[in-house]
Amino acid sequence: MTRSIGSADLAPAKYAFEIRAEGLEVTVGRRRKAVDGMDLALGTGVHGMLGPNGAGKTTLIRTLATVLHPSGGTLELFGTPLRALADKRELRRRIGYLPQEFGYYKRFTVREFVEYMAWLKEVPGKEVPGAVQRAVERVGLADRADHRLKTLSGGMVRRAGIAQAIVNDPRILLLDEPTVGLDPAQRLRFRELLQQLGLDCCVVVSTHLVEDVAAACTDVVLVAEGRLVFQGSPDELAAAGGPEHVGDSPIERGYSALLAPHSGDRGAW
Ligand SMILES: Nc1ncnc2c1ncn2[C@@H]1O[C@H](COP(=O)(O)OP(=O)(O)OP(=O)(O)O)[C@@H](O)[C@H]1O
Repeated sequence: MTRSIGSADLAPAKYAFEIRAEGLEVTVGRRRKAVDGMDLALGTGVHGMLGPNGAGKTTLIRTLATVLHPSGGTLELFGTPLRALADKRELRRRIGYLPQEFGYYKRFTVREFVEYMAWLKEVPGKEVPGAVQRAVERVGLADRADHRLKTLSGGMVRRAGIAQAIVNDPRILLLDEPTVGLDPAQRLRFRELLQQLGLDCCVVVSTHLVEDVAAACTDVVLVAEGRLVFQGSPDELAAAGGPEHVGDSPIERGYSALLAPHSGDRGAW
């Protein structure tokens, strides 16, 4: 893979972790703390974020993408503390983000869509065609690059979404439920892509698919009630469970064991 070199790459890295949060709080709606005292330190690698519905995963990812602003605690991206009035443009150039639901013009072709996002990310003009072609190839859409998005399947549109998230060669890549709508073969390809990306990027993937985490992640981040419950390798997560815990695989049993104290009154669901 070729990567364009910018001033940020040449500057000495003064940070140990691309993402670091202490006591992070994010308020949504009127007063709901969807993230409520989160401590997090994430460096290069693939971090799989797991947690039950409503745990705060999307809110956290939107905050890391600088879309939402923290209401308490501290958040550092690339060693830079995020402040309310800070210019976020420089940070956003180095971040890739695939939201759970993303908007696009259906009449755009895949190439036009990814080009447009490259332009928003301020990729230098002369680098755009090559960057777009690489991103589209990496998600296996080269033969559809000039097809309009409205003619593609849901899984292909999601792959176009992944292409726009990586077009600027981000150093932090945030993917919210990226495998929704992908068929089993595409999911296997996607896991390989994640592993490649994680070699020189801090990738955070929110998912409900425990098997994706086991297969493609170097690190698991388990979130419940807006807080970090566990961080460790997939093997360490698996080791937390036993035969008495619910699940079809060791890693699912580990997940159930660690979440049991946080299951509240959700009952059978
Ligand atoms: N704009 C909002 N207004 C009010 N409450 C919100 C808002 N956004 C999120 N919430 C609440 O905050 C909590 C965390 O939501 P979030 O979407 O971050 O969870 P999640 O872990 O991504 O869930 P899921 O796995 O279902 O996608 C939930 O209880 C949700 O209802």
